[in-house]
Parts: sequence; C-alpha cells; structure tokens
Amino acid sequence: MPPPPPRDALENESETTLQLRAGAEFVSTDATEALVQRSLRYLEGGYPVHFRGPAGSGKTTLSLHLAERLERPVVLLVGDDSFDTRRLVGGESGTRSRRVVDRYITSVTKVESESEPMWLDRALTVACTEGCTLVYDEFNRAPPAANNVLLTVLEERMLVLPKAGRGETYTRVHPEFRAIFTSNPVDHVGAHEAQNALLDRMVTLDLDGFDRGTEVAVTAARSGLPLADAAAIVDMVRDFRRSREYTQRPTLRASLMIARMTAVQGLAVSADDPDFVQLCLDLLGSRLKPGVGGQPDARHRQMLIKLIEHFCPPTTTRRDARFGGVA
Ligand SMILES: Nc1ncnc2c1ncn2[C@@H]1O[C@H](COP(=O)(O)OP(=O)(O)OP(=O)(O)O)[C@@H](O)[C@H]1O
Repeated sequence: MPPPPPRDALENESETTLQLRAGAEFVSTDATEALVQRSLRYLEGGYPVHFRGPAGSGKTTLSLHLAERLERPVVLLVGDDSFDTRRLVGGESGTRSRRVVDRYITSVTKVESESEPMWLDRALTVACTEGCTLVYDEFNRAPPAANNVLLTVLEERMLVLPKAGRGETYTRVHPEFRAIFTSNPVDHVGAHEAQNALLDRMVTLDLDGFDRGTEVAVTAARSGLPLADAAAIVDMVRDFRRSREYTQRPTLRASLMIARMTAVQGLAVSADDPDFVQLCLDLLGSRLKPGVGGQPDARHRQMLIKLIEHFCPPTTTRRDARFGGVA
C-alpha cells in the first residue's frame, strides 16, 4: 500500500476538548471551596482567573475543577516554548479545490476550477467561538509573543486572526467564553516572564500550597490511608518544607507519592518499618543536594531519619496491602 500523503502538521494534532466527569477525584474542603467560590465570582463576572504558584501547589487540579463547575465544554492547552500565534489560533492548512463541468450545450464543455485555502481552527479559536472554558496550563512556558493574541480576546472580546483565511480578520468572542490560567514562578525551568499587559487583564491568585487540613484530606482520599497516617506523612513533609534544606521544594505531591506507595506496598507509617523509612529517604532525599550512590549524604540522612522518627514513631504495625487494613 502506498504511504499516506504528507499532511500539514496542524492536521496531525488534535485539540483537547474535554467533557469533565462530575466530581472526578477533586477533594473539596472549606479552604478549597472558599477559593473556588472566590474564583467563580471573577469568572462569572467575565474576568479570567490566573493561579500562580510553585510546582505541586494544586493549580492544575483546581483549574480543571473550576472549569467543570462552569458546566461548559473545556479546552485544555498546556503552554510550550514552541508555541506561536498559529499554534493557538489556527491557520491555513492545505487547499480545497472545486471543479465544475458545464455541458449545458452539448457541443460545448465549459470547465471551471477554483481552489481556496482551508482554515483549521486551533484551541483558542475553538474556545472563543464555541463558548468553551479555556484552561491554559503553564501559559508562561509559551513565548510571550505567542500569547499576545490573548490581549484583545480578554479586553475587547475580539479574536484577531493572523490572516484573512476565513474571509474575516477577526471574530467575536462567544459570551460564555471563560479563561483560567496557571503559571509557575519565573525561576522554574522553561518559564518565561509573562507580559504585564496580559497579567493586567487577569485576576491573579497566588497559590503556595494548601492549609494542613486540605493536604491531609487530599492525601487520605487519594491514597486510601486512614486520616491519622495521612496526617503523619503530611506533617513530616510540611516540616521538611519549613527546614529549607532542600534543592527541590517538597510539595503535596511528595506527600501523595509517599502515601500512595505506603498503601500499595502495605507498609506501616512507622520508623520501625525499614521499607517505609527507605521510601521516605528515596522520595525526600532526592529533593536534597545529591549524595553518593543514590543516597543522601550522612548529615542529610541523619536529618531525615530524625524527621521520620519524630512524625512516624515506631508504634504501628505493618499494613496488609490486600485489604488496606492493618495486619
Ligand atoms: N483538591 C484536590 N483534590 C484532589 N487532588 C488534589 C487536589 N489538589 C491537588 N491535588 C493533587 O496534588 C497533586 C499536585 O496538584 P497539581 O498537579 O494540580 O499541582 P500544580 O500546581 O498544577 O503542579 P505543576 O505546576 O507541577 O503542574 C496532584 O497529584 C493532584 O491530583
């Protein structure tokens, strides 16, 4: 069989238009609900919301949950350094040809051919014209120039198309269109500084991790561990975070990893379970300055052991992983 004809790169990529499942895995607490309500007020008032915070602070999860609460189709876009306006808006992709053969008078055959460029919509155009909720995750990974097209979308509610490919140079933004942005700090690898003009058009809410109660609730719900065990792990990770001894900030994600592995392997959240201690050394030690042979150096190891002993004293017995209970 001959190989398929080469297609424009635009045609090979499809946009992610999501229909979110109700309540999918989001853990709601008083703190998250307060933030959700605050954000919904801005979104319903027509203003985009921007969650800014370090990795693992819950920005993406919160954004997707908010999008779900708006009950509109969701377009998810994840910022990338390779982005340009065309990647956001769309562009001309191939041509459409039409050939008309006219034999009205049998002795005369009139053939007319015409071809016109075909326009392919991308994420922003789809969201703006269909009235979707755009979740633009890590938007500051895209070069600032690529995001310029958002300026008129957010302020004048006009989407300016780069070429008159659809026979128009701009299109009006659907009244139900809403946008939620997330960004990592500028010192994050691959992050660009967002232009002030764009930031000026959004309501920026700083997320620097959740309160203890929310972290415990999320960790327990997502791992299946009892609340007391989840609390011990969260307290240990939060204390490590306060120590500032790390090179990579330990976040809720670190607590979740420890808790899930503990549950899956049936470990006891206890300093006398050597596998649990090794798990903590692996997952927290890797956030310290690199040691030798995949292990933290002696001082850091001692510090972590003390931390584990303090928050997970040797009292509990090994859990039976098959039943999620204690053996
Ligand atoms: N309210 C919540 N309910 C359930 N899980 C949550 C909640 N908040 C955060 N999480 C979980 O915490 C982890 C980190 O959250 P998330 O990925 O949203 O952070 P982020 O700030 O977007 O991180 P990054 O910048 O690295 O993408 C994920 O595993 C996520 O599922």
